[in-house]
Amino acid sequence: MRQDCIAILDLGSENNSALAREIRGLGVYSEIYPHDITVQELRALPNIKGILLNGGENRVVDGVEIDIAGELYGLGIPVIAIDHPKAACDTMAWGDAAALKKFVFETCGCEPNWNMKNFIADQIDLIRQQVGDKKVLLALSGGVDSSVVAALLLKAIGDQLVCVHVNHGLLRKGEPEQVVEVFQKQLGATLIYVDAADRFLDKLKDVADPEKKRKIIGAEFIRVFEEEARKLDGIDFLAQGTIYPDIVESGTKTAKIVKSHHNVGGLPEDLQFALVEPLKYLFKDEVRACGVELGLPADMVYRQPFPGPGLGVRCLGAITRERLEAVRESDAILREEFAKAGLQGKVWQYFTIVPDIKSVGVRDHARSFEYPVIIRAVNTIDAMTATIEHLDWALIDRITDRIIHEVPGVNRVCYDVTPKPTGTIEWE
Ligand SMILES: Nc1ncnc2c1ncn2[C@@H]1O[C@H](COP(=O)(O)OP(=O)(O)OP(=O)(O)O)[C@@H](O)[C@H]1O
Repeated sequence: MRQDCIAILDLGSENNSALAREIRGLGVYSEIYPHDITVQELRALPNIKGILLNGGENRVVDGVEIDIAGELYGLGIPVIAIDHPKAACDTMAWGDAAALKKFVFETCGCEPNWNMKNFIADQIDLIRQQVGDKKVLLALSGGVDSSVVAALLLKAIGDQLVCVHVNHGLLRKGEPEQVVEVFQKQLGATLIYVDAADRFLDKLKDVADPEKKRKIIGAEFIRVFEEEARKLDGIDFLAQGTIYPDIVESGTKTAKIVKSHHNVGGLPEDLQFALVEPLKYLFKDEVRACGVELGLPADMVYRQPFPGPGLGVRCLGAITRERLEAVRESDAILREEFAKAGLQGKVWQYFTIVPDIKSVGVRDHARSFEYPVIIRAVNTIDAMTATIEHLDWALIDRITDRIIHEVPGVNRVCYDVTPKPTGTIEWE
């Protein structure tokens, strides 16, 4: 490990992640540990240069005030406390940037050596140590997390990595093609491309309930992935795009590292693989920076969030091929026009929805009876609440004109002006 590290011990704070990010923002790596970490456990961590006791509102658990093991003060590693009155060390106030900087660089003597080049170099060593000459399987969605994992593993172990990309028919326009182009053609990855679109759409036929749709898509994905995994010989590891927010439970009594239940969970018991999770200490923006450093295309690394069940939850009610194509095509037009208008990367999430209703219209002097397309464009910080983007009317006109002329079966375009609450970001 090439980086110096500041260990944050959680004594009931809700700001552990924010603090870790602040320290990393200074160019120094930082990790969060539970308050009851033992001396042995802490000693086993590489390059710990300082310990920060992060107290907070949840310091009292079941009537007892939690504390760290007293021996931690005597390790010869500098310790400082925030909001922890019992601490037998120096203290600093929450949010005191100057005091934090002083502690990190002057007291602990850290080098600002947290950067993606060092991270990648470290991970390559660690992955090689863990994997040896064995093979690793990765479910590659083309999303940010699994794409960055794929690029990192390719660098570390080359053709010992086997990627499986499942086209379930619910991906955005051009996505499966981009996965094949980037990973197979450009990076030379061993990629198994499974075209399972018919299979998924058959299973989803006539299913209108959103929860049932989600369950069917999730279960079918596991089945397809499992079938592919069983065809392969000698795979010992499964790589996953677990990231730091997946494993740090913020806002609980203590930020205990919880078992990752992310990603391709639900594989049958007899398909037991050891896990390779090289991004599990990165925040999302760091994952993106890592992807850029590894040379992935910007539109893959900065892509907007996309729901697991894909376009399946934007083709409302029972999915038909006709409406699914209308969602896919209108979404592609929306993305293209947003990019041309300079809104890509500025608006948090934007997409189209096609409901299962038709309305009367006129086309070529004759009555038409076709579907509407609904546009949604929202901004949010934490996805708990959202506001709508106030789009320019000229842009709405352009998008509308293209959708009603280029997307078959659509005669009307609406803009969803509902904030969250009361509307969720997705419609299903
Ligand atoms: N179509 C797919 N083909 C292959 N693997 C997939 C596919 N969809 C999802 N996965 C796997 O399941 C994981 C979790 O999917 P989820 O939709 O929750 O995405 P995520 O957590 O945003 O990750 P990513 O950014 O990699 O898509 C992905 O990281 C990937 O490993």
